[in-house]
Amino acid sequence: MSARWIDDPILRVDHLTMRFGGLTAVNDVSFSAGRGDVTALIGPNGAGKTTLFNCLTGFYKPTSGRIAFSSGRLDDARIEKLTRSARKHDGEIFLLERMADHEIARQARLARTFQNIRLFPGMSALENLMIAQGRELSRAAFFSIAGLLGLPAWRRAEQAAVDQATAWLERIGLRHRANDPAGSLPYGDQRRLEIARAMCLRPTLLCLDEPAAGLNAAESHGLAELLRAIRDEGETSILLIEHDMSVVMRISDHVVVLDYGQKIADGAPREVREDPAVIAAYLGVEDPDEPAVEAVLAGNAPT
Ligand SMILES: Nc1ncnc2c1ncn2[C@@H]1O[C@H](COP(=O)(O)OP(=O)(O)OP(=O)(O)O)[C@@H](O)[C@H]1O
Repeated sequence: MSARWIDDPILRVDHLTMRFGGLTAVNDVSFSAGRGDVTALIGPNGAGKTTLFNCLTGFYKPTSGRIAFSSGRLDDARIEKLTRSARKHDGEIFLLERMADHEIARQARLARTFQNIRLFPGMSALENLMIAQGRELSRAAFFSIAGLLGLPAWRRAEQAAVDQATAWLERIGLRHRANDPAGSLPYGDQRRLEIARAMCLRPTLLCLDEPAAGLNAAESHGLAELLRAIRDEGETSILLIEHDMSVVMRISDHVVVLDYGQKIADGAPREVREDPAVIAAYLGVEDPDEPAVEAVLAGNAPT
């Protein structure tokens, strides 16, 4: 069967290991994420998902292993050549384990959200989306004399940033709350605003750490629709950590399962959810025929 994560990966993780003292949080994990796919990283609490995310996005420097990323083609020969050099990228292929978080965000164009909401609560919803675009604005002299003088290049950049922010607010149903402090919005709205903020960076890969955490069933459904629409537009691939199987099974093209820091399964959602090792390890039960377990992995469990 042809799969994009094999034929056309945007991300290739090879033998990634992350140790904290004597604890191996991620143990020799390899997988690929397909260009244009939604790839879900699942596993029980403490499996190493967030640690792996933190390695991808430059918050941790992995103990060993390689993370190759490209908005173009991930060509094996070029990856090897880059690996032998001391460089971080060749202009198109990036070795993320060699890069700092800000370089990964700006040059490779990976954007991420966190398990805990990290908006600026006192700033308005619109301002939160404008801040995300600060680099584009500063490039157009936001902080320089040209910005103070309101020169045309800056005015155009500012208008483009406002337009993009407004379009995202509209899309997530928050245009009418544009001027309200982000911290005053209901929890589910804040989660969507965080995704909009990440999308204002126009990422090639959007990395979401438990975007459905704390959402009710209707909000989870809305979130899944939003992510599917982002994926279908074809500009942004998505990698998400998620415990809510209804979201995972509804939108994922590819599921990678970790347990105790190791990869235990990797494939299409249907294959993975029927894998006895996943049923046993992910849910901490021995009996793969347990109907409640099957319902949870199928995303049908009552919440
Ligand atoms: N900074 C750190 N220092 C020491 N140990 C850590 C650190 N970060 C994570 N760990 C440990 O690494 C292991 C994996 O944790 P991690 O948060 O990556 O798991 P997870 O799969 O994301 O879990 P959850 O689903 O609960 O968020 C855990 O045993 C955790 O205690």
